[in-house]
Amino acid sequence: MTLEVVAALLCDQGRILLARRHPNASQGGYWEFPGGKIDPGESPQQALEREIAEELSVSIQVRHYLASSLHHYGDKQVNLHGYLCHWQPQPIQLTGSHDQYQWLRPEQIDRTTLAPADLPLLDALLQKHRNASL
Ligand SMILES: Nc1nc2c([nH]c(=O)n2[C@H]2C[C@H](O)[C@@H](COP(=O)(O)OP(=O)(O)OP(=O)(O)O)O2)c(=O)[nH]1
Repeated sequence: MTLEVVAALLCDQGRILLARRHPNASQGGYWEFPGGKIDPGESPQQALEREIAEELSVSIQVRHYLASSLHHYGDKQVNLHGYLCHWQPQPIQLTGSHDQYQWLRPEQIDRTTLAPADLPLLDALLQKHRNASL
């Protein structure tokens, strides 16, 4: 089984939003770029706007595709698609999928507690930042 999943790399003043998956969820306890599964008939952008509204109670604008990552978790395979997103700062309210969130500069993100499927997305982001500062 392959799940098609979208993730938001939500940027605000050089920092990226990370959310920690609820302990009872699959991959519970890992930090991730929030998002979720694409429903039938949805575009990746629609799925991302819906998931972020459901999970964090905020509205975002999906900007650019960043990268994808295909990862095997044993019981399933996740095809994770990362998009750079913007927002107008709004209060975040976690609705149950996550138990914490934090804003970090990309180089501060702890690779050991990040969901393994997200590592290629983090690397693409770090590469983009390095190129931008050349
Ligand atoms: N939303 C999101 N999910 C991720 C990321 N990295 C990663 O491995 N995943 C995995 C966790 C889940 O197995 C799946 C996304 O499903 P979901 O967020 O809708 O969560 P879920 O609990 O309903 O998923 P599941 O138990 O049915 O697999 O992708 C990420 O950065 N964002």
